[in-house]
Amino acid sequence: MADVFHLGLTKADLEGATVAITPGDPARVERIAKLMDTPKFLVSTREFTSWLGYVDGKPIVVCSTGIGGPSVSIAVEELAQLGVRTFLRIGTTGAIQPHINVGDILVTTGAVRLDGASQHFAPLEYPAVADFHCTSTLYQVAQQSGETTYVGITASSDTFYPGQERYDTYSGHICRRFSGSLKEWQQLNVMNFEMESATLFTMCSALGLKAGMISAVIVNRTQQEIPNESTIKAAEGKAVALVVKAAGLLA
Ligand SMILES: O=P(O)(O)O[C@H]1O[C@H](CO)[C@@H](O)[C@H]1O
Ligand SMILES: O=c1cc[nH]c(=O)[nH]1
Repeated sequence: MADVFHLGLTKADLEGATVAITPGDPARVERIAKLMDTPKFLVSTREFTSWLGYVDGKPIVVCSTGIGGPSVSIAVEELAQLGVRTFLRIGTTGAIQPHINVGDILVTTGAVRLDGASQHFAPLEYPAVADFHCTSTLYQVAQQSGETTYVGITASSDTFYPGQERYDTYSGHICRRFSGSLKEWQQLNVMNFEMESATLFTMCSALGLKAGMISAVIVNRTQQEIPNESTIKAAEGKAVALVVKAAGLLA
């Protein structure tokens, strides 16, 4: 019987892992785990797919969070109940600065809280910041890999379409709150959009847990809206390899 409500995991399944790699996409979990030693499938339920692997003899759990803050908050809470203290998110992302290219790597230091779930952990005045040690480790492995890497702020939105000011939609309508927001984030030196870091960082800081995020740029919003499959796979592959290295160093 599982020890937690949603993930279908027991404490024993984690074999003492204190570090988790948390991609959004369940399909990314096996790809990550297979870069580690003795990868083992644990369980798949709803958006949460979990595998366990070892790096330098240290257990690392890989668990997908699904899309958005609410499901991240469930995954983090339940993994923490099972003994995890450090969370490394590896995501795909849309760059909004013209100089950031598809295939580049981003390490996020802090998130603009365009989500709702983070407010269930701390008021809006509270910053959504990554853990310094996680961030510096992610940056170090990215730098050493030779990949073009940027470090900075991410806008983290509950919605993929209006919250990221996309007009290629069914209605083409954006409410006033988000109309012009992409340009404003650009001017404020925000690097990119994604959908989980605001909840992840706020909740982890508030609960005394550690979190970091690395992402792979799959689209540049100043140039295009729809990425192609091979671009996604290639960009994702780079970030996946980097997060496994960082997890090994942090475990
Ligand atoms: O690739 P993942 O980790 O899912 O991350 C990004 O991709 C999803 C949207 O397509 C959102 O979850 C966003 O944060
Ligand atoms: O533009 C993008 C690409 C991936 N994920 C997002 O949330 N936004």
